[in-house]
Amino acid sequence: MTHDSTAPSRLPPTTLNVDLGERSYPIHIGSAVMGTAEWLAPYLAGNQVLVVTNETIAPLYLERLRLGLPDHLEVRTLVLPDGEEYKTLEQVSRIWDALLEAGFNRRCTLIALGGGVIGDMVGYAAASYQRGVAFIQVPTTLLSQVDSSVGGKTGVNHPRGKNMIGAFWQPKAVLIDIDTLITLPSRELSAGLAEVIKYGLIRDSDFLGWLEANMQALRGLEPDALVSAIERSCRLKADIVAEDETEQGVRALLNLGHTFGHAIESHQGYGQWLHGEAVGAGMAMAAELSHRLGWLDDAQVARCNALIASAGLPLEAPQGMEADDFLERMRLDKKNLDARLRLVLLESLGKACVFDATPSDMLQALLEEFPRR
Ligand SMILES: NC(=O)c1ccc[n+]([C@@H]2O[C@H](COP(=O)([O-])OP(=O)(O)OC[C@H]3O[C@@H](n4cnc5c(N)ncnc54)[C@H](O)[C@@H]3O)[C@@H](O)[C@H]2O)c1
Ligand SMILES: O=C(O)C(=O)C[C@@H](O)[C@H](O)[C@H](O)COP(=O)(O)O
Ligand SMILES: [Zn+2]
Repeated sequence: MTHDSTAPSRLPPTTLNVDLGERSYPIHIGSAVMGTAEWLAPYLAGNQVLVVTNETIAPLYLERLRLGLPDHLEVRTLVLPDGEEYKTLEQVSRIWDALLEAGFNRRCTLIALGGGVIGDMVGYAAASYQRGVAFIQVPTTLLSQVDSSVGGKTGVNHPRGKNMIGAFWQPKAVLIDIDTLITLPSRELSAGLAEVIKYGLIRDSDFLGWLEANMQALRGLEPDALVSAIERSCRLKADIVAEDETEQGVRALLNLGHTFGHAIESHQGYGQWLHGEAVGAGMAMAAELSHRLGWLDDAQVARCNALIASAGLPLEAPQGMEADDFLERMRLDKKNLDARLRLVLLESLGKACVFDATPSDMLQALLEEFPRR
């Protein structure tokens, strides 16, 4: 990954690059970038554009986005219902329908305007429409700005498991406008902070220290803190994706907390626990298991938990979710090899590894004993 901006401030936007050979793409990060043509137009494949968003985001940002699309384009919009429970093939099918009704061809471009739910579905629709068309990510939640818009994991949920249907399909560009975070509910901001903390825990102990010092600034939406956290997160993710695009190795580390977290999300019913909340609790569970293995000491677990809690995230699993409920769902996790259950754990704060947790009395005990709320 290269960093091509020398600008110390938000203007002009900072640009990072995801280095993937001929599928490389830029991540533009800044303030007031959404409504200007220079940040969108270069990445359009042709004249046909479908903007997909949801009913919450449309009234807030659709018009602003359209200002960045030149007049000569044929622009259609599709507004989907809002919620994780709508991250389904049925909604992706509505995107395919809209493309076909408009008569769009292989040179069309899809624009995902929204959080990770919209981004994942639009990416999958783009991956599969006429065997693959261009798409651009315009993420509007912190979570989607630091994680889901980058790296090309696209797809939908299945009632039995998160993101079980999908494809790797990279966007042509990612356009991050931090101004959108002003309207984001604080619970959603906290959910995004879970993925930010994740990067520090898996790969960057300096960043962990920075997060401890700046958590209140981030929760207070201070622009400089936000830009720093988004840039650092995107840089860490872009490096990992460039190294291992399809998760044959190191990319699995981005799943810290997710084996537990995905189990919580699907068990509780999609949308009950936000993805970031489930990942927050899942990272606390991973830290506790790492402690039981003798890898983290008491002080390190306390530090990890304090950071998760300071972001406004839970440190407990859901009340009524039993060990067997976890195991039933964790057995379907995509990282597993044959019947072997693989978890991302922490060797230290800032260094993660993939651990073969089968068979494990220790895992069973953790799932039984971990606090519930
Ligand atoms: N593809 C990946 O690599 C990847 C990475 C992480 C998470 N994900 C997926 O992303 C999803 C979670 O994404 P999310 O946290 O962005 O949730 P989300 O897309 O559901 O958005 C959260 C809520 O915020 C609203 N919203 C979005 N932008 C807003 C704004 N600027 N102002 C006000 N409201 C706004 C949305 O309408 C929604 O109600 C999950 O499905 C998760 O599995 C994917
Ligand atoms: O990009 C990745 O790789 C990640 O694992 C990022 C995660 O934060 C994200 O939630 C992803 O969707 C999880 O992927 P999955 O393959 O475990 O479904
Ligand atoms: Zn995630």
